Amino acid sequence: MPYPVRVIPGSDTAVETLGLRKTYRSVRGRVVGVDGLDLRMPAGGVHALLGLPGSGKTTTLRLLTGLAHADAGAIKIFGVPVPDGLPDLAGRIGAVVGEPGFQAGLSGRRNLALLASAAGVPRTRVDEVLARVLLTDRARLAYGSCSVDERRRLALAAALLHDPDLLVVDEPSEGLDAVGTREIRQALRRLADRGVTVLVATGVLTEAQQIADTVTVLDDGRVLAQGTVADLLGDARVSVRVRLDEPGKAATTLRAAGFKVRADGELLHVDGVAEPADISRALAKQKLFPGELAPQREDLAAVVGRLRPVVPQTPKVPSRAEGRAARKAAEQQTADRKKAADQRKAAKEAADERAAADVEAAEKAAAKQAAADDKAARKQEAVDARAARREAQKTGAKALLSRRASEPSSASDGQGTADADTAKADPVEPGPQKDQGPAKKAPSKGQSQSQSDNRAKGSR
Ligand SMILES: Nc1ncnc2c1ncn2[C@@H]1O[C@H](COP(=O)(O)OP(=O)(O)OP(=O)(O)O)[C@@H](O)[C@H]1O
Repeated sequence: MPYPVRVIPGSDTAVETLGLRKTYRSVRGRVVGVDGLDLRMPAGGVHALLGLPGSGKTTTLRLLTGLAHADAGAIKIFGVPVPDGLPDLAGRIGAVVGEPGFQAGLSGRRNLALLASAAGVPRTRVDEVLARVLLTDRARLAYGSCSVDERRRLALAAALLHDPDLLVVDEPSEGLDAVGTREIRQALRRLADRGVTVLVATGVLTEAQQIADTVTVLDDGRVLAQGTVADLLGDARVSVRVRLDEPGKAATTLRAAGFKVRADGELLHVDGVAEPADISRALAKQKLFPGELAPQREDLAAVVGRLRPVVPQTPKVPSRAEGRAARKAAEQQTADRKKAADQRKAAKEAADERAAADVEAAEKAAAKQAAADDKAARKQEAVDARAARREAQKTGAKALLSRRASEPSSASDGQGTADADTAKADPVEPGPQKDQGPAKKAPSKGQSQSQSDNRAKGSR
């Protein structure tokens, strides 16, 4: 909810703001333009609003000139509250913020003449301001075909038409070449010397150093520092650019030795160095030898970095709601961890069970195979045994027949004895093949003996 603009009690400064806040709506939500801006700018001289891009310089100028409205805070210009008192200040403020609403088809001079008559300023004033911005020769050119430099000079001329007490200029040298930059800066400086209070917003450190008397450094929509240029920027701070093979190791070494180091790709910038040789000495202790060691003046980033307060990291005391949320999150984390552990355990048990079942199945299959192999072996043994018996029977019968055939008939006494001996020596039952029948079982010991006896009897 926007706060009402507060009125600052009587003030003799040129510009003063108190707790100025401006936010913008954007697709990313609320964006802070300036946040609690307390500005104090003396009357006279050149004052620079200095800051990195996005620090809130243009927003501040737009709030001061009534181009934007604050959400909160107070503004006074020459003691007059803004925006309510702006009509009273109309003749005292000139501003170059954004493009002037010039007509493209008309010359610069014609556009200025129209503005002058609308503001009740005499036409002679047009030539004066054109001379002041060094544009007299080029003022007949149509505004649409003017260069950036000429347009900026025309905008400045328009802001000067009514001879303001306060001139507000956003980025005076933006888009200008070296000559244009120098001339615009000189013009601003001359105006200040004639008694105009000049406020410039710039992101160029050298611009502030060249033309400003006082400076306000902005950072993230807040005032980081205010004072004279000599106090804030001119205290001969030197930054040393260091180039070497191991920038990471070198940065660590230098920081450990107390240097303020900014890494920039392969380069290091060491800020606030009194004696550059100290850097070489610190690096040499770690056997690091820079290929380049170039002292330079600080840039704006270094200045802002140097001026930023070092905020101590105090532990934040959580609110009740935050505490509850943190506890809930911790409980949820514990529950999640337990659930994951249970799932891992169950998965392991299932895997173990599957492995045990596999082993049992393999053992059963092996046992079955062994039984089958055993049975097959026994069967083969029986077949082999039968074959062996048959072979033995054949051999025994043949031997008997050939012995009988070779014995003389007178020796009939010994025949029975020889037959009996043969039968005894060969326990396998002789006889015709077909009598063997399909018997598969080997005769038992008792059976074999009685059969032998019978055969012996039969032969006798
Ligand atoms: N019209 C806008 N809508 C949304 N955000 C804005 C708008 N104008 C400025 N901002 C945001 O407000 C912040 C301050 O911007 P501002 O233009 O004031 O800074 P600056 O210092 O002038 O920067 P630059 O030098 O780049 O102009 C930035 O984050 C910027 O993106």
